[in-house]
Amino acid sequence: MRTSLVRSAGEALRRRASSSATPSLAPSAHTLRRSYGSESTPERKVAVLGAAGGIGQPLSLLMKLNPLVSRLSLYDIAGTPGVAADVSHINTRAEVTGYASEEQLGLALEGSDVVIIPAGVPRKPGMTRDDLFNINAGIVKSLCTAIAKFCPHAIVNMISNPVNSTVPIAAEVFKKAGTYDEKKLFGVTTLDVLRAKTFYAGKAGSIPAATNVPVVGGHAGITILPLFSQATPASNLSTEDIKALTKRTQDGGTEVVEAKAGKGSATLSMAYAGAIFADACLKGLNGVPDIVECSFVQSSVTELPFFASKVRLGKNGVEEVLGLGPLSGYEKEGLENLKPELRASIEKGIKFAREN
Ligand SMILES: NC(=O)c1ccc[n+]([C@@H]2O[C@H](COP(=O)([O-])OP(=O)(O)OC[C@H]3O[C@@H](n4cnc5c(N)ncnc54)[C@H](O)[C@@H]3O)[C@@H](O)[C@H]2O)c1
Ligand SMILES: O=C(O)C[C@H](O)C(=O)O
Repeated sequence: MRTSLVRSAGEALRRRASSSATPSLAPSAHTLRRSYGSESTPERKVAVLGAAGGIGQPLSLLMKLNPLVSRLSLYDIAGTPGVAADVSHINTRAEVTGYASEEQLGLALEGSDVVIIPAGVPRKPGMTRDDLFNINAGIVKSLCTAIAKFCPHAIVNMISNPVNSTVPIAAEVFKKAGTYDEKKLFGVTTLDVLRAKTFYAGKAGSIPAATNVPVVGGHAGITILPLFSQATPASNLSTEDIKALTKRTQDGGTEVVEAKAGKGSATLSMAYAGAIFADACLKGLNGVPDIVECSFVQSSVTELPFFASKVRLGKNGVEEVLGLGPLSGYEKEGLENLKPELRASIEKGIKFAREN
């Protein structure tokens, strides 16, 4: 069977690696202790579901490079053996295993600390994220049913769109299975944050990597609300500039979909965003203090049951959902305007999960 070939290739590789005199490029334990502040770096299994896709492949690569990962489980319904064999040859800590069929999903998930889900169809020009609902809702539901069964305590990073609905679907599936832990379910909105930082830095003249902009709300159109009034370093951009930056951040996904002209949506920037968010979750699990990222989570920050805002990550997932902080008049207006659409998407997800 193709997957067992991948697994034995991995085992052979490990045997060779342990007997080889080739120096490893992986960071030493000493470096890890220094970098991550804990006594020792714990074993952590990360599973990527949809690992052979446009996001899945570069995300699998980035997770293979992450020294916090000791086991990397790659699952897809098509193309996994090649991706797993390819990634497994990189001489870093994580031991890679590929799983290529639904019967192996349990093995792929068992023992996972973090499960990242980029499985599902992407947009084409002219589509909204909600147009993906009919296909992706079912995919997410079945994957989450398996998570509830095989790794009920894992942290789940939901990338599949429409995130505003797939996260509530996951929550309902977990509730039905009796495994729901609101501290462990995250909609990945990190790409919105990266875009807001990049676009703001371009206009304000700040260093992109040293720029911070919280993005709250949800992950579709006007539900994406960048809070440029809280951007650091601060700048005195005009109201017109702020409006243009807000619109560009909200339309960032569409900008990529149109540029790709039918060949999908953001994959490389999303893989980077997914890797940053997963890394933050792993650091939180490992007890690294003060890990804060924006994410779409169960929330009481507004009257909506799910909402993206800054979240402090810890050993159990969400340690604290942080409030919105002071908003400008323009942001307050944006917040009120996004609520009906976000509520409808959340309710659509809940209804789907309850009825199917
Ligand atoms: N959250 C975000 O910011 C963000 C950003 C970009 C894309 N996305 C979303 O991520 C999803 C994936 O995008 P992509 O560009 O990687 O798409 P893609 O089509 O390139 O890859 C999707 C992969 O999922 C796999 N897949 C389908 N059904 C599966 C199942 N039941 N189990 C396991 N794997 C399955 C496919 O075989 C494929 O390899 C889309 O829904 C897209 O809209 C989200
Ligand atoms: O825009 C999309 O469809 C993909 C993703 O949600 C994005 O923001 O790039």
